[in-house]
Amino acid sequence: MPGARTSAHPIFTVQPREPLDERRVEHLSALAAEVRRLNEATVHTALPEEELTELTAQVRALTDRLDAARRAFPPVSGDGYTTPGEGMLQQIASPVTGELNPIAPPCRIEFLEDGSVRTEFTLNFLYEGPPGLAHGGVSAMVLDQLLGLAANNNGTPGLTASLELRYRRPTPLGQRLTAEARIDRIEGRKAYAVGRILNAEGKVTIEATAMFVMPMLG
Ligand SMILES: CCCCCCCCCCCCCCCC(=O)SCCNC(=O)CCNC(=O)[C@H](O)C(C)(C)COP(=O)(O)OP(=O)(O)OC[C@H]1O[C@@H](n2cnc3c(N)ncnc32)[C@H](O)[C@@H]1OP(=O)(O)O
Repeated sequence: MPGARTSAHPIFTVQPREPLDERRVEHLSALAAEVRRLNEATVHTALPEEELTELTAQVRALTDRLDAARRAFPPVSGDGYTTPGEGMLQQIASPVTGELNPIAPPCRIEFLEDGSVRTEFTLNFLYEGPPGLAHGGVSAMVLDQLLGLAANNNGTPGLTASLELRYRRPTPLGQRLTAEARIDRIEGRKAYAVGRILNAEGKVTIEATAMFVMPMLG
């Protein structure tokens, strides 16, 4: 990595993660998809209290069962962290893109030939900020991830050092959104990326710029 730091005091430690095969990823993704539905149903349910008490006990029992065989860290798919940055692409438990993470929308990323990245996704009421609209912090999380992936896709991965957002229009819930990002320029260890979110009419709701710095690895 050009300009990579080599002095002492690492600030980023790569933890060993267990790689899962495709079949297991499929099974866990199916489970996460159901938990995602459960999360949404929990917010929207109008069931009577007696039923909620019974369901709470059932969910507790399910969680205890899953937790009985617990990994110390979330797994990855494929080869894990064999290459700094590249391994992150296989973060199947990411809160933005992770099929295994029930809090991820999840955003499925397209890596385009020109090096840019793109995703189409929909946010439901679990991500509400102002009534009926997406939470600005959730949009920021999606953009942080997407711009970070653009940096990574460019071969210049890094941690977010700065992220600036301009909220131009409200971002609606329940409609297809598009987010896109690309690298603007590289300066040594610093990768500058730009991106945006568009509503279903193709109008920009949020513009983003970010700077990623390749950390020192421990
Ligand atoms: C294994 C590879 C990694 C990960 C590969 C990921 C790949 C897969 C992507 C998935 C997508 C994930 C996307 C979400 C990504 C997060 O969520 S990251 C989490 C949020 N960010 C953080 O927690 C970062 C916390 N900050 C830090 O750890 C450190 O401050 C940093 C950013 C690593 C920089 O520390 P450092 O290496 O000691 O940098 P330092 O020598 O002080 O500065 C280097 C240069 O950057 C400049 N700089 C540093 N910080 C700033 C700043 N805030 N503003 C402006 N300039 C700055 C300095 O002025 C300096 O410039 P030059 O003098 O070289 O011109």
